[in-house]
Amino acid sequence: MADQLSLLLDSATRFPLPNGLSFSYGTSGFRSDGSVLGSTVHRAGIVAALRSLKTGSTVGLVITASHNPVCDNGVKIADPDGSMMDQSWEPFANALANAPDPNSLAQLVLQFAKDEEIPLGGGQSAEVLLARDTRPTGETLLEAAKQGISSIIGTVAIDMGILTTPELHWMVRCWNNGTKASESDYFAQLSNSFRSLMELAPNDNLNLDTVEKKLIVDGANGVGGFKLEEIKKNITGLEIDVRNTGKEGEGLLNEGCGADFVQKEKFAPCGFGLSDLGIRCASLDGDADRLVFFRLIPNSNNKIELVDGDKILSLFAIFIQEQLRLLEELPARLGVVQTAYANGAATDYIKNLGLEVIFTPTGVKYLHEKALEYDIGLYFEANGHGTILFSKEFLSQLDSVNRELSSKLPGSKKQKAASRLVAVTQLINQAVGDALSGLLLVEAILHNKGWSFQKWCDLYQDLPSRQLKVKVADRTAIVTADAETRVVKPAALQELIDIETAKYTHGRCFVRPSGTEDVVRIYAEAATQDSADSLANSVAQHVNQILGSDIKT
Ligand SMILES: CC(=O)N[C@H]1[C@@H](OP(=O)(O)O)O[C@H](CO)[C@@H](O)[C@@H]1O
Ligand SMILES: [Mg+2]
Repeated sequence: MADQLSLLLDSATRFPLPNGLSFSYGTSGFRSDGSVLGSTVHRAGIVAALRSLKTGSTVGLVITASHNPVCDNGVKIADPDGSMMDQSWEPFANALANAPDPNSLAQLVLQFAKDEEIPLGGGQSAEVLLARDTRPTGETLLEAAKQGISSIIGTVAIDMGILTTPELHWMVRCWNNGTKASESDYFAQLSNSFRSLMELAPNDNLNLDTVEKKLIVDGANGVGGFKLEEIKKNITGLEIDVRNTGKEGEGLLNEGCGADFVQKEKFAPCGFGLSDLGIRCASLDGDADRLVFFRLIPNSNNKIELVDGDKILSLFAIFIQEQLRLLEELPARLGVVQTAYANGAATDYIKNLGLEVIFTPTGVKYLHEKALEYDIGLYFEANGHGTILFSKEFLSQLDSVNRELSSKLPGSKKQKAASRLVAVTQLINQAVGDALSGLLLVEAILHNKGWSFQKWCDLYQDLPSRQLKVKVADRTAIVTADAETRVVKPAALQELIDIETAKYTHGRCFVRPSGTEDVVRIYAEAATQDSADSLANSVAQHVNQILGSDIKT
């Protein structure tokens, strides 16, 4: 243990906590300006190493700040099944990230290892897969992570290179399942299952004019665009034009582009214009775990018609429900998980499909956890982050039903329905929301259904909504309940929100502290855009008055 202690002390001395800063494992890991994150990432490396020792499996660590500006960076840890690190470890991660000096850091580690019965000292080996996005601070931070990992005896760090966040999660999952886990395996799985699903389209769909073959994708000048360039080499039946790939001269990461910009501003990203009118477009975020679709509105100064995560979720739900209806021998409990940011019209639509809808706080770690409770759990945040999870039992039943139908009733409607479901389970990334796998699934489903983009848009009409953010002195002064739909502290704020909301038809409004930015977010929905804007503005004024701040959009 003495060696372990001196190794920790020595390593921690090289990554001192910056003066006056504190860090918190928020909605999606630690995030801050990339230049101050050395100690945090080093310590996240230690947490990952301990997590691997505790679980006896390989875990992941990815360095990214997703949709945030290029100067930001962040770090998050993936559990052995590829999902986000178990939330019960977040308090330890927070304590470690804020330990004031090497000595207290080492003591925290030793005490935690003792409490959690984690075998230190090298008797057991551990493994952490590492990846980063394209941010300039990524390389130095990756080195910090490696040093954190190697300060726990017996732990090996394996650098998987520049990857999308979902690729790393997928690799961790496959690595532990003993299945092929390289990037080329990931590409092959996506393109093979996409091909299978496209080939299962009813024959009369193959030449429909409504199935527009062209798709333009905004890569947010991040990692997703150039990965998609690779995948598209093995894809037929879809013509993909990737823009904002991050190549020299194409612009800055997430600046005026990317899924977050498109979803929140409802404008086309840079690099898109009049010549793209009428063409189906999609936008990824900087680390390619979010996906939205859109189409430019003629004569509107680059305004767009948006198809967000809610509508992607609806499309997936319809398709899965349709296949299951053909397969009465395959009963499945289907559940849909959303957050308060889901448009009210989307929730009504999904409930009208007869599906169970549950709400969780913001952050995929919460949605994912709930979705695991179903045979088939679909979850999406409105911003386009989500996936479909299939339980082990369902997957094995599907496999046997599919085998039986393939031998007894090949080519039948039932057999095709089972094969479509199998292809969906292979195409969707079951570790975490994945923009690239989601994009291909959307395209294959539209093709199977013979649906135009317009038909998809027309599933339901979104209620007008507005999001604002307000910078306050201390955003943690706001405490929420009921999946963040109500403020419990300061109590006066909720009363004011209720009074404002009651003034509008279909009014709905909530506020919550962001887990990734130092702001309070305001969401408002109402029957008209003017009402949604005015509701959001008046609530922002109240937040401003009660907590002291400036309104930002
Ligand atoms: C309104 C909104 O889009 N919030 C996003 C954003 O979290 P905040 O806690 O709202 O900052 O980033 C998270 C991580 O990407 C994502 O899970 C979440 O949905
Ligand atoms: Mg992201």
